[in-house]
Amino acid sequence: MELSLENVTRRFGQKDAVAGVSAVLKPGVYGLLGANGAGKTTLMRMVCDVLRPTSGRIAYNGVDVASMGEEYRALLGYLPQDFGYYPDFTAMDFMLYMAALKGVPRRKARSLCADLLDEVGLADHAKAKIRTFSGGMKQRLGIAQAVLNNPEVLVLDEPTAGLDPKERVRFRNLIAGFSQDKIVLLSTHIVSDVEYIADEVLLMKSGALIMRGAPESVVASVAGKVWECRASAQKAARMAEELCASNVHYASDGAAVVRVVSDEAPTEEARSVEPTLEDLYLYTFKEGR
Ligand SMILES: Nc1ncnc2c1ncn2[C@@H]1O[C@H](COP(=O)(O)OP(=O)(O)OP(=O)(O)O)[C@@H](O)[C@H]1O
Repeated sequence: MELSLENVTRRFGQKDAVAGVSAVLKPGVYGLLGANGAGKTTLMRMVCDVLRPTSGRIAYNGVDVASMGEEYRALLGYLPQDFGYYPDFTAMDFMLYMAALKGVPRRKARSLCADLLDEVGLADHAKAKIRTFSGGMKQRLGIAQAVLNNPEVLVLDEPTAGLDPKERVRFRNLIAGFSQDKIVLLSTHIVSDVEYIADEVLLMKSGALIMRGAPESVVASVAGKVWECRASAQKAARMAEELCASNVHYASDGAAVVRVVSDEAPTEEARSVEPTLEDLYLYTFKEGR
């Protein structure tokens, strides 16, 4: 099972939203991380064959997905960013409707939908209208519909947007459970989501894939560049303005402790600390700040 992105480019007007992205994805969870407008949604729409590349191609097991049609859709699960939920449908009606669209045989559909609603923790809400659901419940329903056809490729565009921390954890566990032997590509702005569930991070900037690797190995690229130093409140505010500061907190004695990502030590007393994915993210996107 292999999805290969071969020099994939998508141009809108004069601008390349996605510019020459190449990557081979095997089963695993891939976290696509990037700032607003980096091209994540455009790339995912091409992976799902709802948008065609201007040049380059996306191939599944060596075959261009654009030529696979229904065959590709049958092995694909997609949760788009702006998923329409039909507020007056109940969760079960919605699942049955999606099952029909995906060609699940009627005799199997009801029990399959009930099982999936149970797996995403919505069994007790199967008969409730979607308009009564919280954001997290809708996202769980979105996952349930995306895995109806037991897809080999599962694409989730910002699945954790708008979720509270508890729902986010629940959602992460759900993805981990569904990701066995699947290629899962999910995009997010939330660095910690990727850190917890992704086997690999794909970092996207201005349409290009600029870094790829296991969270710990991409984080290692800023090793020796993350510092903590104590400063007065006034100096801390200045450092936060002028430097790439990833955090400021106040110690019990009232002094500020500033966390800075920089090639050089920001002060003589600064001590080098263990980097995190958030430090790497801030360092990578610092010009845009
Ligand atoms: N249909 C379109 N027509 C014109 N420009 C588009 C279209 N879709 C996307 N773009 C542009 O392409 C660039 C990348 O957009 P995209 O939505 O892929 O980024 P993103 O990383 O998903 O951002 P976000 O996190 O905000 O969703 C943006 O500059 C966007 O304005």
